[in-house]
Amino acid sequence: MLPHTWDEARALAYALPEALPAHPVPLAEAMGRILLGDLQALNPMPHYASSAMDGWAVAGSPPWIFAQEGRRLVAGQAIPIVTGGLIPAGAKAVLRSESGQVKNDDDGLPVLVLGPESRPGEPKNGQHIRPVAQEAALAEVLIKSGTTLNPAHISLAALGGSDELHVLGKPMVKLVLTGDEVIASGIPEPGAVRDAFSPLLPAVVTLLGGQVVGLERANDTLESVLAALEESPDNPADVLITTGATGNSSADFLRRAIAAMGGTIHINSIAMRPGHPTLLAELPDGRFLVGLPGNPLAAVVALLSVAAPLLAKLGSAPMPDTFEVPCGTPIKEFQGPTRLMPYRLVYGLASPCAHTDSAMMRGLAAADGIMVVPPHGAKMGETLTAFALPWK
Ligand SMILES: Nc1nc2c(c(=O)[nH]1)N[C@H]1C(S)=C(S)[C@@H](COP(=O)(O)OP(=O)(O)OC[C@H]3O[C@@H](n4cnc5c(N)ncnc54)[C@H](O)[C@@H]3O)O[C@H]1N2
Ligand code: MOO
Repeated sequence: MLPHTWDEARALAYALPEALPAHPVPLAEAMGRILLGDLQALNPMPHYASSAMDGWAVAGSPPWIFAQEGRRLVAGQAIPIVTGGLIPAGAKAVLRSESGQVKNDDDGLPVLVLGPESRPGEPKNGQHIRPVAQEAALAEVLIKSGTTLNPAHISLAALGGSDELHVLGKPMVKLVLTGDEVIASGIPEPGAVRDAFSPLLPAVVTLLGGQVVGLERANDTLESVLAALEESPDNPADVLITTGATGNSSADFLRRAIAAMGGTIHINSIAMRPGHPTLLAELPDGRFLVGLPGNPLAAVVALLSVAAPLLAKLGSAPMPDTFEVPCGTPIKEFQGPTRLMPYRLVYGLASPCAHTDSAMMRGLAAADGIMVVPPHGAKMGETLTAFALPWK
Protein backbone atom coordinates (compact mmCIF):
# COMPACT_ATOMS: atom_id res chain seq x y z
CA MET A 1 0.00 0.00 0.00
CA LEU A 2 1.38 3.43 -1.00
CA PRO A 3 1.83 6.11 1.65
CA HIS A 4 -1.01 8.60 1.92
CA THR A 5 -0.19 12.29 1.74
CA TRP A 6 -0.74 14.26 4.95
CA ASP A 7 -3.91 15.85 3.50
CA GLU A 8 -5.26 12.50 2.31
CA ALA A 9 -4.57 10.83 5.65
CA ARG A 10 -6.42 13.55 7.59
CA ALA A 11 -9.34 13.53 5.20
CA LEU A 12 -9.60 9.74 5.28
CA ALA A 13 -9.45 9.61 9.09
CA TYR A 14 -12.42 12.02 9.16
CA ALA A 15 -14.34 10.32 6.33
CA LEU A 16 -14.03 6.70 7.49
CA PRO A 17 -16.07 6.54 10.70
CA GLU A 18 -19.73 7.29 11.27
CA ALA A 19 -20.48 9.63 14.16
CA LEU A 20 -21.26 7.61 17.30
CA PRO A 21 -24.98 7.62 18.19
CA ALA A 22 -26.34 10.08 20.74
CA HIS A 23 -27.46 8.52 24.01
CA PRO A 24 -28.70 9.41 27.49
CA VAL A 25 -26.17 9.78 30.32
CA PRO A 26 -26.77 10.22 34.06
CA LEU A 27 -26.15 13.78 35.27
CA ALA A 28 -22.94 12.67 37.00
CA GLU A 29 -21.46 11.72 33.62
CA ALA A 30 -22.70 14.71 31.64
CA MET A 31 -19.87 17.18 32.31
CA GLY A 32 -18.27 18.35 29.05
CA ARG A 33 -20.72 16.42 26.89
CA ILE A 34 -22.69 18.11 24.10
CA LEU A 35 -26.45 18.29 24.60
CA LEU A 36 -28.59 16.96 21.76
CA GLY A 37 -32.04 18.55 21.71
CA ASP A 38 -33.20 21.51 23.79
CA LEU A 39 -33.60 20.66 27.48
CA GLN A 40 -36.96 21.73 28.90
CA ALA A 41 -37.93 22.21 32.52
CA LEU A 42 -39.84 19.10 33.67
CA ASN A 43 -41.32 21.14 36.51
CA PRO A 44 -41.85 24.86 36.98
CA MET A 45 -38.88 26.41 38.77
CA PRO A 46 -39.49 26.84 41.63
CA HIS A 47 -42.28 24.32 41.57
CA TYR A 48 -44.03 25.73 44.67
CA ALA A 49 -44.28 29.20 46.19
CA SER A 50 -41.69 29.34 48.94
CA SER A 51 -40.30 31.74 51.49
CA ALA A 52 -37.04 33.56 50.74
CA MET A 53 -36.51 34.39 54.44
CA ASP A 54 -36.82 32.94 57.92
CA GLY A 55 -39.74 34.68 59.65
CA TRP A 56 -43.52 34.53 59.46
CA ALA A 57 -45.98 34.07 56.62
CA VAL A 58 -48.62 36.76 57.18
CA ALA A 59 -52.00 37.84 55.82
CA GLY A 60 -53.40 41.36 56.24
CA SER A 61 -51.95 44.09 58.47
CA PRO A 62 -50.35 43.88 61.91
CA PRO A 63 -50.87 42.92 64.63
CA TRP A 64 -51.18 39.26 63.68
CA ILE A 65 -52.39 36.42 65.80
CA PHE A 66 -51.03 32.94 65.17
CA ALA A 67 -52.97 30.63 62.86
CA GLN A 68 -53.13 26.89 63.26
CA GLU A 69 -50.72 24.77 61.22
CA GLY A 70 -52.29 23.56 57.97
CA ARG A 71 -55.12 26.10 58.00
CA ARG A 72 -55.68 28.81 55.37
CA LEU A 73 -54.49 32.18 56.73
CA VAL A 74 -57.07 34.94 56.98
CA ALA A 75 -56.32 38.65 57.36
CA GLY A 76 -54.66 39.33 60.70
CA GLN A 77 -53.03 35.89 60.97
CA ALA A 78 -49.43 34.73 60.80
CA ILE A 79 -47.51 31.46 61.04
CA PRO A 80 -43.75 30.85 61.46
CA ILE A 81 -41.90 29.89 58.29
CA VAL A 82 -38.28 29.08 57.35
CA THR A 83 -36.39 29.88 54.15
CA GLY A 84 -37.58 27.53 51.44
CA GLY A 85 -40.74 26.70 53.41
CA LEU A 86 -44.03 26.18 51.60
CA ILE A 87 -46.12 29.38 51.65
CA PRO A 88 -49.45 28.49 53.28
CA ALA A 89 -52.71 29.23 51.48
CA GLY A 90 -53.95 32.77 52.18
CA ALA A 91 -50.50 34.19 53.02
CA LYS A 92 -49.73 37.48 51.28
CA ALA A 93 -46.12 38.11 52.33
CA VAL A 94 -43.30 36.95 54.55
CA LEU A 95 -42.13 39.15 57.42
CA ARG A 96 -38.39 38.62 58.14
CA SER A 97 -37.59 37.48 61.65
CA GLU A 98 -35.53 40.69 62.15
CA SER A 99 -38.62 42.82 61.42
CA GLY A 100 -41.12 41.23 63.81
CA GLN A 101 -41.56 40.78 67.53
CA VAL A 102 -43.82 38.38 69.38
CA LYS A 103 -45.54 40.09 72.32
CA ASN A 104 -48.40 39.27 74.57
CA ASP A 105 -51.66 41.16 74.11
CA ASP A 106 -53.87 42.42 76.93
CA ASP A 107 -55.29 38.92 77.36
CA GLY A 108 -51.80 37.42 77.61
CA LEU A 109 -52.07 35.78 74.17
CA PRO A 110 -49.05 35.92 71.80
CA VAL A 111 -49.30 38.39 68.92
CA LEU A 112 -46.85 39.29 66.19
CA VAL A 113 -46.14 43.00 65.69
CA LEU A 114 -43.65 44.99 63.65
CA GLY A 115 -40.38 45.47 65.53
CA PRO A 116 -38.12 48.52 65.71
CA GLU A 117 -35.91 47.16 62.88
CA SER A 118 -38.79 46.83 60.41
CA ARG A 119 -38.66 48.96 57.30
CA PRO A 120 -41.41 51.40 56.36
CA GLY A 121 -44.23 49.63 54.48
CA GLU A 122 -42.99 46.16 55.42
CA PRO A 123 -44.26 43.62 54.55
CA LYS A 124 -45.33 44.60 51.06
CA ASN A 125 -47.67 42.30 49.21
CA GLY A 126 -45.69 39.30 47.95
CA GLN A 127 -42.52 40.37 49.76
CA HIS A 128 -40.00 37.54 50.34
CA ILE A 129 -42.21 35.05 48.51
CA ARG A 130 -40.61 33.21 45.64
CA PRO A 131 -43.50 32.61 43.28
CA VAL A 132 -44.00 29.42 41.28
CA ALA A 133 -42.13 29.48 37.94
CA GLN A 134 -40.23 32.66 38.81
CA GLU A 135 -37.11 31.16 37.18
CA ALA A 136 -38.74 29.03 34.47
CA ALA A 137 -42.20 27.88 33.44
CA LEU A 138 -42.99 24.22 32.90
CA ALA A 139 -41.48 23.12 29.53
CA GLU A 140 -39.50 26.33 29.13
CA VAL A 141 -36.14 25.69 27.39
CA LEU A 142 -33.36 25.71 29.99
CA ILE A 143 -30.40 24.64 27.83
CA LYS A 144 -30.13 24.89 24.05
CA SER A 145 -29.24 21.91 21.89
CA GLY A 146 -25.53 21.87 21.07
CA THR A 147 -24.40 23.33 24.39
CA THR A 148 -21.24 21.88 25.92
CA LEU A 149 -22.43 21.08 29.41
CA ASN A 150 -20.68 22.74 32.34
CA PRO A 151 -21.34 22.04 36.05
CA ALA A 152 -23.89 24.88 36.26
CA HIS A 153 -25.84 23.45 33.31
CA ILE A 154 -25.91 20.07 35.01
CA SER A 155 -27.14 21.61 38.26
CA LEU A 156 -29.78 23.57 36.31
CA ALA A 157 -30.93 20.34 34.65
CA ALA A 158 -31.30 18.73 38.08
CA LEU A 159 -33.33 21.70 39.38
CA GLY A 160 -35.45 21.37 36.25
CA GLY A 161 -36.27 17.79 37.26
CA SER A 162 -34.00 15.83 34.88
CA ASP A 163 -32.06 12.72 35.96
CA GLU A 164 -30.27 12.17 32.68
CA LEU A 165 -29.34 14.17 29.62
CA HIS A 166 -29.33 13.23 25.95
CA VAL A 167 -25.85 13.87 24.61
CA LEU A 168 -23.85 13.33 21.44
CA GLY A 169 -21.69 10.21 21.32
CA LYS A 170 -18.12 10.50 22.62
CA PRO A 171 -15.39 8.09 21.56
CA MET A 172 -14.01 5.82 24.28
CA VAL A 173 -10.28 5.30 23.84
CA LYS A 174 -7.97 2.59 25.09
CA LEU A 175 -4.24 3.31 25.06
CA VAL A 176 -1.77 0.50 24.44
CA LEU A 177 1.90 1.37 24.98
CA THR A 178 4.46 -1.09 23.65
CA GLY A 179 8.16 -1.50 24.29
CA ASP A 180 10.15 -3.72 26.64
CA GLU A 181 12.63 -0.88 27.08
CA VAL A 182 10.05 1.60 28.39
CA ILE A 183 10.03 2.39 32.12
CA ALA A 184 7.33 4.44 33.83
CA SER A 185 9.40 6.12 36.56
CA GLY A 186 12.94 6.92 37.66
CA ILE A 187 16.14 7.38 35.70
CA PRO A 188 16.50 4.79 32.93
CA GLU A 189 19.68 2.73 32.43
CA PRO A 190 21.28 2.99 28.96
CA GLY A 191 19.05 1.00 26.60
CA ALA A 192 15.92 1.75 28.58
CA VAL A 193 13.80 4.89 28.00
CA ARG A 194 11.51 6.85 30.21
CA ASP A 195 7.86 6.64 29.06
CA ALA A 196 6.92 9.79 27.13
CA PHE A 197 3.34 8.75 26.52
CA SER A 198 1.55 7.92 29.76
CA PRO A 199 2.06 11.52 31.02
CA LEU A 200 0.90 12.97 27.69
CA LEU A 201 -1.62 10.84 25.83
CA PRO A 202 -4.52 10.78 28.34
CA ALA A 203 -4.53 14.59 28.52
CA VAL A 204 -4.24 15.12 24.77
CA VAL A 205 -6.85 12.47 23.93
CA THR A 206 -9.21 14.22 26.36
CA LEU A 207 -8.51 17.58 24.68
CA LEU A 208 -9.28 15.95 21.33
CA GLY A 209 -12.72 14.89 22.53
CA GLY A 210 -12.00 11.29 23.52
CA GLN A 211 -12.45 9.62 26.89
CA VAL A 212 -9.63 7.35 28.01
CA VAL A 213 -11.06 4.11 29.39
CA GLY A 214 -7.81 2.20 29.82
CA LEU A 215 -4.06 2.25 29.52
CA GLU A 216 -2.26 -1.04 29.03
CA ARG A 217 1.39 -1.86 28.45
CA ALA A 218 2.44 -4.60 26.04
CA ASN A 219 5.75 -6.37 25.72
CA ASP A 220 7.50 -6.88 22.43
CA THR A 221 5.85 -10.22 21.66
CA LEU A 222 2.94 -10.98 19.36
CA GLU A 223 0.99 -12.62 22.22
CA SER A 224 1.39 -9.61 24.48
CA VAL A 225 0.37 -7.11 21.77
CA LEU A 226 -2.61 -9.30 20.79
CA ALA A 227 -3.73 -9.60 24.42
CA ALA A 228 -3.54 -5.82 24.90
CA LEU A 229 -5.57 -5.16 21.74
CA GLU A 230 -8.34 -7.51 22.81
CA GLU A 231 -11.71 -6.00 23.63
CA SER A 232 -12.23 -5.18 27.31
CA PRO A 233 -15.90 -6.00 28.01
CA ASP A 234 -15.89 -3.92 31.22
CA ASN A 235 -14.48 -0.83 29.49
CA PRO A 236 -15.44 -1.09 25.83
CA ALA A 237 -13.45 1.21 23.57
CA ASP A 238 -14.33 2.65 20.18
CA VAL A 239 -10.72 3.47 19.39
CA LEU A 240 -7.38 1.89 20.26
CA ILE A 241 -4.36 4.17 20.21
CA THR A 242 -1.09 2.28 20.31
CA THR A 243 2.47 3.56 20.58
CA GLY A 244 5.55 1.97 19.06
CA ALA A 245 5.88 -1.36 17.28
CA THR A 246 4.80 0.17 13.95
CA GLY A 247 8.06 -0.83 12.28
CA ASN A 248 9.05 -4.07 10.64
CA SER A 249 11.86 -5.15 12.97
CA SER A 250 11.89 -8.39 14.93
CA ALA A 251 10.59 -6.44 17.95
CA ASP A 252 7.62 -4.79 16.17
CA PHE A 253 4.40 -6.77 16.30
CA LEU A 254 1.62 -4.29 15.62
CA ARG A 255 1.12 -5.02 11.93
CA ARG A 256 1.30 -8.77 12.56
CA ALA A 257 -1.23 -8.46 15.37
CA ILE A 258 -3.65 -6.50 13.17
CA ALA A 259 -3.32 -9.15 10.45
CA ALA A 260 -3.86 -11.96 12.99
CA MET A 261 -7.03 -10.25 14.21
CA GLY A 262 -8.35 -9.95 10.63
CA GLY A 263 -8.12 -6.13 10.69
CA THR A 264 -8.14 -3.86 7.65
CA ILE A 265 -5.36 -1.35 7.27
CA HIS A 266 -6.72 1.91 5.81
CA ILE A 267 -3.52 3.94 6.20
CA ASN A 268 -0.25 2.02 6.17
CA SER A 269 2.10 5.00 6.24
CA ILE A 270 2.00 8.73 5.61
CA ALA A 271 4.38 10.75 3.45
CA MET A 272 5.25 13.01 6.35
CA ARG A 273 8.22 13.54 8.58
CA PRO A 274 8.24 12.76 11.41
CA GLY A 275 5.61 10.08 11.79
CA HIS A 276 5.73 8.25 8.47
CA PRO A 277 5.03 4.75 9.96
CA THR A 278 1.66 5.93 11.38
CA LEU A 279 -1.16 3.56 10.63
CA LEU A 280 -4.93 3.54 10.79
CA ALA A 281 -6.75 0.22 10.84
CA GLU A 282 -10.21 -1.11 11.55
CA LEU A 283 -10.73 -4.34 13.46
CA PRO A 284 -13.52 -6.78 12.56
CA ASP A 285 -15.46 -5.74 15.69
CA GLY A 286 -15.65 -2.15 14.40
CA ARG A 287 -12.98 -0.63 16.62
CA PHE A 288 -10.54 1.74 14.96
CA LEU A 289 -6.84 1.44 15.71
CA VAL A 290 -4.43 4.36 15.36
CA GLY A 291 -0.84 3.13 15.49
CA LEU A 292 1.48 5.95 16.59
CA PRO A 293 5.21 5.55 16.02
CA GLY A 294 7.36 5.04 19.11
CA ASN A 295 9.40 8.22 18.72
CA PRO A 296 7.73 10.81 20.96
CA LEU A 297 7.46 13.81 18.61
CA ALA A 298 6.51 11.52 15.73
CA ALA A 299 3.74 10.08 17.91
CA VAL A 300 2.28 13.50 18.76
CA VAL A 301 2.38 14.61 15.12
CA ALA A 302 0.63 11.37 14.16
CA LEU A 303 -1.92 11.81 16.93
CA LEU A 304 -2.80 15.34 15.79
CA SER A 305 -2.84 14.34 12.11
CA VAL A 306 -4.87 11.11 12.26
CA ALA A 307 -6.40 10.55 15.71
CA ALA A 308 -7.66 14.16 15.93
CA PRO A 309 -9.92 13.95 12.83
CA LEU A 310 -10.99 10.40 13.70
CA LEU A 311 -12.05 11.36 17.25
CA ALA A 312 -13.70 14.54 15.95
CA LYS A 313 -15.86 12.62 13.51
CA LEU A 314 -16.81 9.93 16.04
CA GLY A 315 -17.78 12.70 18.46
CA SER A 316 -19.86 14.61 15.84
CA ALA A 317 -17.39 17.52 15.86
CA PRO A 318 -16.19 19.36 12.75
CA MET A 319 -12.88 18.54 11.11
CA PRO A 320 -10.09 20.10 13.21
CA ASP A 321 -9.13 23.49 11.80
CA THR A 322 -6.01 24.45 9.97
CA PHE A 323 -4.97 28.04 9.43
CA GLU A 324 -2.19 29.95 7.71
CA VAL A 325 1.03 31.38 9.09
CA PRO A 326 3.76 33.41 7.38
CA CYS A 327 7.01 31.47 7.44
CA GLY A 328 9.72 33.32 9.36
CA THR A 329 12.78 31.54 7.92
CA PRO A 330 13.73 30.15 4.52
CA ILE A 331 13.29 26.36 4.66
CA LYS A 332 15.34 24.29 2.22
CA GLU A 333 13.83 21.79 -0.21
CA PHE A 334 13.68 18.28 1.15
CA GLN A 335 13.17 15.44 -1.31
CA GLY A 336 10.18 13.34 -0.33
CA PRO A 337 7.70 13.88 2.42
CA THR A 338 5.82 16.84 3.85
CA ARG A 339 7.52 18.10 6.98
CA LEU A 340 5.54 18.89 10.09
CA MET A 341 7.51 21.41 12.06
CA PRO A 342 6.78 22.75 15.52
CA TYR A 343 7.13 26.56 15.27
CA ARG A 344 7.24 29.58 17.50
CA LEU A 345 5.67 32.85 16.55
CA VAL A 346 8.24 35.64 16.65
CA TYR A 347 6.93 39.08 15.66
CA GLY A 348 4.01 37.32 13.92
CA LEU A 349 6.27 35.04 11.87
CA ALA A 350 6.43 31.27 12.34
CA SER A 351 9.97 30.04 12.88
CA PRO A 352 10.85 26.35 13.31
CA CYS A 353 11.71 25.41 16.91
CA ALA A 354 15.04 23.84 17.82
CA HIS A 355 15.14 20.30 19.28
CA THR A 356 12.57 18.74 16.98
CA ASP A 357 14.13 15.43 16.02
CA SER A 358 11.45 12.78 16.10
CA ALA A 359 12.72 11.34 19.41
CA MET A 360 12.59 14.76 21.11
CA MET A 361 9.93 16.64 23.06
CA ARG A 362 11.75 19.88 23.85
CA GLY A 363 10.87 21.74 20.65
CA LEU A 364 7.21 20.78 20.92
CA ALA A 365 7.06 21.89 24.55
CA ALA A 366 8.13 25.39 23.44
CA ALA A 367 5.97 25.49 20.31
CA ASP A 368 2.98 27.67 19.43
CA GLY A 369 1.75 25.33 16.68
CA ILE A 370 2.84 22.96 13.94
CA MET A 371 3.40 24.11 10.36
CA VAL A 372 3.05 21.96 7.31
CA VAL A 373 6.07 22.45 5.07
CA PRO A 374 5.79 21.07 1.53
CA PRO A 375 8.71 19.09 0.03
CA HIS A 376 9.91 22.14 -1.96
CA GLY A 377 10.47 24.03 1.30
CA ALA A 378 9.37 27.60 1.91
CA LYS A 379 10.59 31.12 1.33
CA MET A 380 10.79 33.72 4.04
CA GLY A 381 7.30 35.23 4.40
CA GLU A 382 5.59 32.47 2.39
CA THR A 383 2.18 31.42 3.66
CA LEU A 384 2.10 27.91 5.13
CA THR A 385 -0.73 25.75 6.45
CA ALA A 386 -0.50 25.20 10.19
CA PHE A 387 -2.53 23.65 12.99
CA ALA A 388 -2.85 24.44 16.65
CA LEU A 389 -1.65 22.40 19.57
CA PRO A 390 -4.73 21.28 21.51
CA TRP A 391 -3.29 22.61 24.77
CA LYS A 392 -2.57 26.12 23.42
N1 LIG B 1 14.90 0.35 9.02
C1 LIG B 1 14.04 1.30 9.42
N2 LIG B 1 14.04 1.66 10.68
C2 LIG B 1 13.20 2.61 11.09
C3 LIG B 1 12.34 3.25 10.18
C4 LIG B 1 12.35 2.82 8.84
O1 LIG B 1 11.63 3.33 7.99
N3 LIG B 1 13.23 1.83 8.51
N4 LIG B 1 11.53 4.25 10.60
C5 LIG B 1 11.95 4.95 11.78
C6 LIG B 1 10.92 5.82 12.25
S1 LIG B 1 10.66 7.17 11.31
C7 LIG B 1 10.25 5.61 13.39
S2 LIG B 1 9.17 6.77 13.97
C8 LIG B 1 10.44 4.42 14.18
C9 LIG B 1 9.08 3.77 14.42
O2 LIG B 1 9.30 2.81 15.35
P1 LIG B 1 8.17 1.97 16.05
O3 LIG B 1 6.87 2.60 15.90
O4 LIG B 1 8.31 0.57 15.63
O5 LIG B 1 8.55 2.18 17.54
P2 LIG B 1 9.61 1.42 18.43
O6 LIG B 1 10.60 0.76 17.54
O7 LIG B 1 8.88 0.63 19.39
O8 LIG B 1 10.30 2.65 19.09
C10 LIG B 1 10.95 3.64 18.37
C11 LIG B 1 11.67 4.56 19.34
O9 LIG B 1 10.74 5.16 20.21
C12 LIG B 1 11.05 4.87 21.56
N5 LIG B 1 9.83 4.70 22.35
C13 LIG B 1 8.91 3.74 22.22
N6 LIG B 1 7.96 3.87 23.16
C14 LIG B 1 8.30 4.93 23.90
C15 LIG B 1 7.73 5.56 25.03
N7 LIG B 1 6.61 5.09 25.62
N8 LIG B 1 8.36 6.65 25.54
C16 LIG B 1 9.50 7.11 24.99
N9 LIG B 1 10.08 6.57 23.91
C17 LIG B 1 9.50 5.47 23.38
C18 LIG B 1 11.83 3.58 21.50
O10 LIG B 1 12.60 3.37 22.62
C19 LIG B 1 12.63 3.79 20.22
O11 LIG B 1 13.74 4.60 20.50
O12 LIG B 1 11.22 3.49 13.56
C20 LIG B 1 12.41 4.03 12.92
N10 LIG B 1 13.19 2.96 12.42
O1 MOO C 1 8.20 8.81 12.61
MO1 MOO C 1 9.77 8.75 12.54
O2 MOO C 1 11.07 9.77 12.43
O3 MOO C 1 9.35 9.81 11.23
O4 MOO C 1 10.16 9.36 14.01
